[in-house]
Amino acid sequence: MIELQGLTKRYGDKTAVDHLTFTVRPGVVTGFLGPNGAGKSTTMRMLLGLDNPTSGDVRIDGKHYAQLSEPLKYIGALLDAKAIHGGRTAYNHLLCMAQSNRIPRHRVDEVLETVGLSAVAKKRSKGFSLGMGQRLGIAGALLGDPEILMFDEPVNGLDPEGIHWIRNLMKGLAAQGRTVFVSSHLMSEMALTADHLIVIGRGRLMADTSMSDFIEKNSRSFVRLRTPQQERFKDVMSRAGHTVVETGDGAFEIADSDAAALGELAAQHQLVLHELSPQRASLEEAFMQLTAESVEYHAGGQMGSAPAGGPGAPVPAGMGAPGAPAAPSPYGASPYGPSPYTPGQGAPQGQPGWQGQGAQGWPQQPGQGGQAGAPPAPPAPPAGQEWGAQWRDNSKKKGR
Ligand SMILES: Nc1ncnc2c1ncn2[C@@H]1O[C@H](COP(=O)(O)OP(=O)(O)OP(=O)(O)O)[C@@H](O)[C@H]1O
Repeated sequence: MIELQGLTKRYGDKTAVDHLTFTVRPGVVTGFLGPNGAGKSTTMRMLLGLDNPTSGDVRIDGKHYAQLSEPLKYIGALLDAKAIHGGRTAYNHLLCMAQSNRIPRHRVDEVLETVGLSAVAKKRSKGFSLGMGQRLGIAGALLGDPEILMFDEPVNGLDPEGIHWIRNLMKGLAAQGRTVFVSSHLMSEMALTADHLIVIGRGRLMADTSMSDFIEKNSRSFVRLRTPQQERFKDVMSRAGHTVVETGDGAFEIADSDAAALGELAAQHQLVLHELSPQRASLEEAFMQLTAESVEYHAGGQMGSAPAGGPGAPVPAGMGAPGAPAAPSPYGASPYGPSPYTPGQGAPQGQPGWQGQGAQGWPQQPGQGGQAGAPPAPPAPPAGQEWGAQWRDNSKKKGR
């Protein structure tokens, strides 16, 4: 169990972590989310004694990290996969770690096998790909067979097979009753992996809740409908007290309604429906809804002002349609404010703004991190590259 009590970290006049109080419990995967610069890495570093809190307290199974005599047996962590001695072989790197914590040598072979690096165990890690380095970092976290595991962006650089593997690994570790605390910007991945979420923004706690509650509380549900009899449909639904919003792609949305009831109402009025689908927003959307106010680092472009990702990009609900929405949305001009995302869909490609950085379906760059100052307005990235990657600063990440 990891317990934080009023944990605070200030760097000069910058408050990176602001009175954080929460508990990470065993038996579930707890996701740690927050926009760039929210304070996730700083929190994790304090947990491992790599940074001292300005005030407050953080304990691992009731003890401070410094009080753990052989810490790798209590907590295994992956903070920065690149923070290793490149001249050492994978085997020797792990052996050094093992010897420093009186972990038997056979564990080195076991964890190399677990992460799939046995064949390159005698190779120097400086020649490793990003994904191999990540696997080596994960091997180090597993070495002491600890009850608590903490991973900062563990899927960075992993291929789809590797992502699938780490997902199952984390779930398996939690199922064994261990405490698993993981940060990631990949919302789609987090949605598949985490059971519980801790969300922070500008160093402060914003949510400490189950995944399902988080999505339910921070997003809306609605029914999407499509009909060839549009005018009569709007008339019938409005008379029945429903607020109909045109999506811009020929469909309609009705919020907080039951799909079956809407279908029956349509049938009573002999309306033909080509689509009737209940929708629930994604984790990504719920996250953006909650943290919109606390996003610290914006790209130069205005959210929503850029083209929505080129051909094939989803058309945002209530936006882009010739003709205004049939009714005002509770979220403003679009049901999702300035976010150009269609409910339930991933981030459109080519979208500037932090929200796009590492969002669903976007590859993360190595060692990505927050930045100490406001970024310059970024130039357009080459096709296929991630927006924002070019101005990230990893210098503050110390790793282990
Ligand atoms: N050593 C440091 N000196 C000064 N400021 C720092 C230092 N480390 C972090 N910060 C600042 O503290 C804030 C929190 O940074 P942190 O890296 O913890 O955020 P994060 O949530 O991990 O971000 P990201 O998702 O981008 O990795 C940022 O504003 C960052 O610039």
